[in-house]
Amino acid sequence: MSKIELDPDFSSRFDASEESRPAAQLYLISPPTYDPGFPEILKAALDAGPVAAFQLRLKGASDMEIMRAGSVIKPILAAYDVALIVNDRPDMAKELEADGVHLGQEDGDVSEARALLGHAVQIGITCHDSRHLAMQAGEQGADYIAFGSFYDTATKETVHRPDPSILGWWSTISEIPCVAIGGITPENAAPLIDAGADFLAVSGAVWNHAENPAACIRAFADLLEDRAGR
Ligand SMILES: Cc1ncc(COP(=O)(O)OP(=O)(O)O)c(N)n1
Ligand SMILES: Cc1ncsc1CCOP(=O)(O)O
Ligand SMILES: [Mg+2]
Repeated sequence: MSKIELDPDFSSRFDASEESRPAAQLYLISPPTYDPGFPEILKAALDAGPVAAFQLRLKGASDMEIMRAGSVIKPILAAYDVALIVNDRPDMAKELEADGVHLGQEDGDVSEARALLGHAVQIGITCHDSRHLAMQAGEQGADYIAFGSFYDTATKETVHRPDPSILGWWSTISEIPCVAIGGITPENAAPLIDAGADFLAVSGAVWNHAENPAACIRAFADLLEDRAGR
């Protein structure tokens, strides 16, 4: 099963002092609404470059719409070995047999989600700009933690604006992968990668791209390759 995790040997060979963390990867967030033409757009995007995970985030959609969208995109993601993460809803993650669920601070209890989903399913937690929330999420058993919003974004109203150094801090104290989110584009992502982000979570830059989503995925792929190993 696909997972949003650093490679399977990561924990055993991670040594913060040796700066041996694997290269950052792309974590795609869905467009805010689901269009019947989306599967073809998604395939073209996934053809353009590597994507580690895809989050189904359809705020305002009905449960049935989310379940239908999840059922359609699940086999596509599986064919590209991309993890399916469901936003907000552990129950739907279970129903869809997704690879993970993303929970915000108001989205319910991590231990309840873990009890429902078990340990094979990844649980990601929003930690905004807070070291305290990140440590708490780690103690609660999060599989990844997310910091943001690093930049202005039209996708979500945000109040927190972390400094990229929080990514480096987290990387030195924890083996749990960290995700950077919020207004990230191929043009502004380099400082986040260099600071220690394991994943870049991106929506608007890809789906609102002036040419096409695939071109933006390609631009991220080039950037991530360029920054790898620095
Ligand atoms: C990877 C990732 N990070 C943060 C969020 C935001 O989650 P949340 O704070 O619950 O806000 P909504 O996305 O539910 O509006 C996320 N979804 N994914
Ligand atoms: C869901 C979320 N949480 C913090 S910022 C954000 C929006 C991410 O989308 P974009 O890449 O378009 O800024
Ligand atoms: Mg949420």
